[in-house]
Amino acid sequence: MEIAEKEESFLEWLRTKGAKVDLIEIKKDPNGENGVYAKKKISPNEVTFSVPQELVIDSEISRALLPFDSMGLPDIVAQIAYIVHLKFDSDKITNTKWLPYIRILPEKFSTIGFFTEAELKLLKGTPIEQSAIEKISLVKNMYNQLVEKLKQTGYSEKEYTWDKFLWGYSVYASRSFTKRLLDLKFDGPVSEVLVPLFDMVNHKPKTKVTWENSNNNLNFTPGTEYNVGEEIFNNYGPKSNEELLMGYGFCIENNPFDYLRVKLNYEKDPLVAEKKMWFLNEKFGLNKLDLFITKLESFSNDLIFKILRVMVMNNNETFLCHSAFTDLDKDLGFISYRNELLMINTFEKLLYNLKNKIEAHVDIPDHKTYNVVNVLVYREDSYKFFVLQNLEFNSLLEKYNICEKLYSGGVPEDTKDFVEDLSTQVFPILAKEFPEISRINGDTEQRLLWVVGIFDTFYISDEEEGILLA
Ligand SMILES: C[S@@+](CC[C@H](N)C(=O)[O-])C[C@H]1O[C@@H](n2cnc3c(N)ncnc32)[C@H](O)[C@@H]1O
Repeated sequence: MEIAEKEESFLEWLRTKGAKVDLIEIKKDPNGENGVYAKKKISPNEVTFSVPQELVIDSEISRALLPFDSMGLPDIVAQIAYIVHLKFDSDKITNTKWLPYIRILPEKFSTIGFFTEAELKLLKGTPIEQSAIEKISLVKNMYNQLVEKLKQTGYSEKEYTWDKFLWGYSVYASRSFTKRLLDLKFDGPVSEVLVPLFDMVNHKPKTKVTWENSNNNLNFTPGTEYNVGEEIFNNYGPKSNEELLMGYGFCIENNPFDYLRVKLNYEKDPLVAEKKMWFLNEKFGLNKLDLFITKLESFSNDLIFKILRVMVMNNNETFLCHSAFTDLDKDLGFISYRNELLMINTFEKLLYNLKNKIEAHVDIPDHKTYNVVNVLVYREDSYKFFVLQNLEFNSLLEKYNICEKLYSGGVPEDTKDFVEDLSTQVFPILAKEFPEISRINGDTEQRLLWVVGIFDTFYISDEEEGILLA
């Protein structure tokens, strides 16, 4: 079957099932990717196409129609097995209602699982290097569960080779939607669904689009106007290049949602159990304990600073800040100078490590495949992003220098001079940068006592300093 024929029979199939597809057509771009284009002028907020709910492939359908009993397998493994069954057993099951949909699914993907050795090497030094290994082992683990199940049920393993499973996995990684996005009333566990045609629309960041479920039809309604021949876009969410490359196999130059990911190692911290508990509570709402993100926001408000403040807390500080974690309205801002300085030093070291890694030398192949081009965009953008963040960080450091001097100088012998210096030089600056100082009642001497008290209370030992970034 010719490509154009596949697309036409897919649209025809949708029409006969009651879908509304009169305003659109499917076309291929130079990379061979399908996309949805306006066949007629489309006004903002006009339902551009709709797909009957009965064409959605979810976990219940997958389990019910699989040729073996999938009980005990996670939903997603059963769903991948079913899509593989539809694709590779389709000669035997030409009566499946999804055949035209299966025929139009890509044969190959550009996601990490399909990278060649040379392409994988290009990820060296980037956070994806490790994530790619983890992702592939996660998919292998899913595959092993399936193989085990097939053995138990006596069903032929030949129908489900690793290559076929990887194909099915990539269909879900790059084309599925969470059920709740399509059905806001759905309150079951997180579950993925495949929605023919909806999954043919390419991504453009910040695109306005509405999906709604009305009378058992899923409607796709853009928030902007499209002229005849223009490509219609979907919005996969505020995804960074790292997420796009890992999940979908493409990158966007100057992606507005890019971030740098840093990995913190605090397993050796004696307070790790308590800190983990805090990170998981609503205050941080983190679901992963070791990966943190800096977004393109002002550093000072950034979540990473709050996280780092906790990371570098010592025993006294965790004790004193306990209420900040139980009281969700309290902001986890400044804790102490000791904490603040260590936090900023730790952050500096993290940036430094990251810079060294991003600058690592890689051999760029002469033949620049689609995947190579994507990884190069990812590397280049990570570097640009790093430089930008580093500049912002350096200006922030100036604010902290004053504290550092004060802290490292300790309390001088001649307290009188020191108090004098504090009141004329240091406090006005500190008060501007750290308003909490001015809230301390009393004269300069009392303030001094407070500062000294803080330093003494929160004194950190050399051993403690060495725990982070081990
Ligand atoms: C949900 S599908 C969209 C339809 C797909 N192009 C097709 O041929 O069926 C997602 C895939 O489309 C491609 N894609 C989507 N948006 C893209 C973009 N902005 N740039 C490059 N590729 C994109 C990627 O291959 C991605 O894995």
